[in-house]
Amino acid sequence: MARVAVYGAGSWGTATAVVLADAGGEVALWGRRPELVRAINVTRTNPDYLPGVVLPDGITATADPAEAADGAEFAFLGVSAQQLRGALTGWAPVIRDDTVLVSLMKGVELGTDLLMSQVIAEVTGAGPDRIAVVSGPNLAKEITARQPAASVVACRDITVAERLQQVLHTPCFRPYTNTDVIGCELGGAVKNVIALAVGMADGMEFGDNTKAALMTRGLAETTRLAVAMGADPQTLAGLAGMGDLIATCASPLSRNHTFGANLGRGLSVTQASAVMTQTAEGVASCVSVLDLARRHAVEMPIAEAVVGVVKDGVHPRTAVKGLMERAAKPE
Ligand SMILES: NC(=O)c1ccc[n+]([C@@H]2O[C@H](COP(=O)([O-])OP(=O)(O)OC[C@H]3O[C@@H](n4cnc5c(N)ncnc54)[C@H](O)[C@@H]3O)[C@@H](O)[C@H]2O)c1
Ligand SMILES: O=P(O)(O)OC[C@H](O)CO
Repeated sequence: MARVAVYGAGSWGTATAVVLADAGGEVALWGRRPELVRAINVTRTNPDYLPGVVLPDGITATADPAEAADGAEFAFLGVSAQQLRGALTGWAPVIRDDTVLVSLMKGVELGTDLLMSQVIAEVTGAGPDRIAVVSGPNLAKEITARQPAASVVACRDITVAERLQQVLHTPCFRPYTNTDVIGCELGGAVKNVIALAVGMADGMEFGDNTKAALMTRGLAETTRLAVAMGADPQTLAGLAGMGDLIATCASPLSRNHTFGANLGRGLSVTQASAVMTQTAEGVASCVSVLDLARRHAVEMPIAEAVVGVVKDGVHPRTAVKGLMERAAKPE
C-alpha cells in the first residue's frame, strides 16, 4: 500500500486524495486551516471545497506538514500556482529527499515565468527523476462523483511515471504515462487562458462556431509555445493538451470558463474576482504565458487578447474585433 501526502485541501488536492485512497493508498491530506482539518476528520467531508462528497477512510487530514510527509513515497502539491513557492519553502525541510514531488497545478509563476516543475526544482533542489506532474481533463466534481476519466502522469524518469500511474489508477481514473513534463504543464496552464477567452465568448452569447475557433486556434498557439520550449507536439494533441482544453472550455464547472463568462457578461475583473471562491489560475498566469511567448518569439494572439481584457481593461468585444482584424494568413 502506498503511503502518500497531499499538500493542499482545496478542491483538487481533496479530489486527488480521493483518487489515491480509492486506489488503495494511505493518504495524509495537509490543510493549512486547523478548523478545516478538524472538519474533514470529524465529518469525513470537505465542507468548504467539496461539500457532500464522502471521503474514503484511507484519508486522514492534518495541519502538520511533517506528519503529512512522514513515510510518504509521493508528495502531491495542490495549492494555487502563485502560492507554491512560499508554501513549498515551508514544507521542503520536512519532506524526505527520496519522496517524489508531484505538481497538481496548472499555472505559470508570475515574475519568474517558471513552470511549477521548475519552481519545485528551484525550491527543493530535486532532480528531474523526483519531479512529476499530473495533468488532464479532470474537473474535481466529476472525479469525486467517480465518473470515468483519464489523465496524464509525467516524469522525465519513466519508471517514476509508471509507479505514479499505479498509485493513481482506479476503476474510474485512468492515468497514462508521459515523459514530456513541460508539454503536460504548458497544456494545463495555457488551456486556462483559452478557457477565459471561450468563457468571454459564452458571456457575450456567441455560439459554437466562435468557441470552436478559439479552442482550435488556442491549441495551435499553445503547441507553438510548447514546441519552442522543447515539448513534443504530440503531448498537446493528447489528454494534457486537447483533452483538457475541451473539458475546461466546455464545462460550466470550470472556474476559468466561469470567470471569463462573467467578464463577457459585462462584469469588471474586480467584480468577477469577488464572486469567485476558488482559484481561476488563468487570471494570473495569462501574463506569464504571454511573457513566455514573447521570450520565445511565438505569436499567441488569443493569450494577448485575454491579457488585454484581464489586465488592461480592454472590453471583450474590442478584443474579439482585434482578433478578427488580424492579417489573413494560411492555417
Ligand atoms: N479543481 C479542479 O478541478 C482542478 C483540476 C485539476 C487541476 N487543478 C489545479 O490545481 C491547483 C489547485 O486548484 P484547486 O482547484 O484545488 O484550488 P482551490 O482554490 O480549490 O484550493 C486552493 C488550495 O490552496 C490553499 N492555499 C492557498 N494559498 C496557500 C498558501 N499560501 N499556503 C498553503 N496553502 C494555500 C487553499 O487553502 C486551498 O486549500 C490549480 O493550479 C488548478 O489549476 C484544479
Ligand atoms: O476549474 P478550472 O477552470 O480550474 O479547471 C479545472 C481543471 O483544470 C480541468 O481539467
